[in-house]
Amino acid sequence: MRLGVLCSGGDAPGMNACLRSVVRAAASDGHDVIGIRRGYEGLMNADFFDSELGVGKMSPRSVSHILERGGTILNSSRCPAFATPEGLKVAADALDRAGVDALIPIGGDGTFRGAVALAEHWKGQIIGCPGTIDNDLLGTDATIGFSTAVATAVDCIDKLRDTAESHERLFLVEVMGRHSGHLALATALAASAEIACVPEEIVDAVAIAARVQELRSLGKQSIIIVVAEGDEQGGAVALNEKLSLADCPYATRTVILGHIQRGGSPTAEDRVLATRLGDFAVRSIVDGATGMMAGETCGHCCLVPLEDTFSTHRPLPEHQIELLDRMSC
Ligand SMILES: Nc1ncnc2c1ncn2[C@@H]1O[C@H](COP(=O)(O)OP(=O)(O)OP(=O)(O)O)[C@@H](O)[C@H]1O
Ligand SMILES: O=P(O)(O)OC[C@H]1O[C@](O)(CO)[C@@H](O)[C@@H]1O
Repeated sequence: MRLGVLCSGGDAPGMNACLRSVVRAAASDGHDVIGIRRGYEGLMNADFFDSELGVGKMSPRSVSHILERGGTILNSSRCPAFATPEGLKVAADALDRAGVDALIPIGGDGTFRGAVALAEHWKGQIIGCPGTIDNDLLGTDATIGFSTAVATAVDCIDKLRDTAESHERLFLVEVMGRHSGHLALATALAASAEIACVPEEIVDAVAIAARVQELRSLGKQSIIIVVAEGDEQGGAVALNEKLSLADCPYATRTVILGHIQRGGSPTAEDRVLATRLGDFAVRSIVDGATGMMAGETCGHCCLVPLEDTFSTHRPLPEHQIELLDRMSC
């Protein structure tokens, strides 16, 4: 078989590890892999990876020592032109011309929406691998990149706590998550933040200010509030302004972690997950599966229909929200 592989949407640590796994699982089973550069944009332009085997072909050697590297050697993109009937047809033609039998897109919910749309124009098999720091896909306990992004954010907040304690300040730390608070909540728990503001929960600024007052009266020297960028408060800067109007008992500072969260060497957890899912995606294709995401739940690899991964918002673990509250007293 000839398999195509691409990375799409925001890059995520572990995408390279997943790519390596796809290439080596395929090679060990005697299949070819065509690397498609720059996500769906590259697919539309037939922009293929170049290796010693020729244009497009990825050999096991072409993925040597990338397991530990952040980002993606294939590059990624966000490509609105792909999400049109014309764009999808161009992409389908490119796959046919390259003789691709099956495609493995590595990305998030947008990438999978794109894969479902592509399936209406292309007859090949499609198995997605979940690569996004947002952890917002149903059907897998974690997405590739989430563990690393949490670790990076926690490392930053540990440092911020030092200065927050020294100056008895409140820090509002904005993390990524346009529509999802998974990264914010996990980061808050692991960094012993007092409060997390997430898009899934509507809490007004007055209530947050009241909680801060309460924590002050309990003797807290410093406060960390983790704010998801998509929180209804409008992010850390906007929330800071609201808190200052509500008589905040601490001097405040805001920090936006931004794209730092998407970079860096993947954690061991992300490396193992990426390796398992890339291999499982290849084996699923060989077994004839299509229209599915390769995920992992309770330690087992599983296939989930692509539509099911994004059609319902992945809820936050309620018990973790309550746990954060109990731990912040
Ligand atoms: N409804 C759709 N139909 C067709 N293609 C889509 C659709 N939604 C997204 N895509 C394609 O998938 C690409 C990646 O989507 P998006 O930018 O939302 O990133 P993502 O995969 O969700 O990753 P991340 O979680 O990092 O944001 C888009 O740039 C677009 O080309
Ligand atoms: O690089 P860009 O396009 O600014 O992406 C930012 C977005 O990507 C994500 O990190 C997902 O990768 C979102 O949480 C965030 O809003």
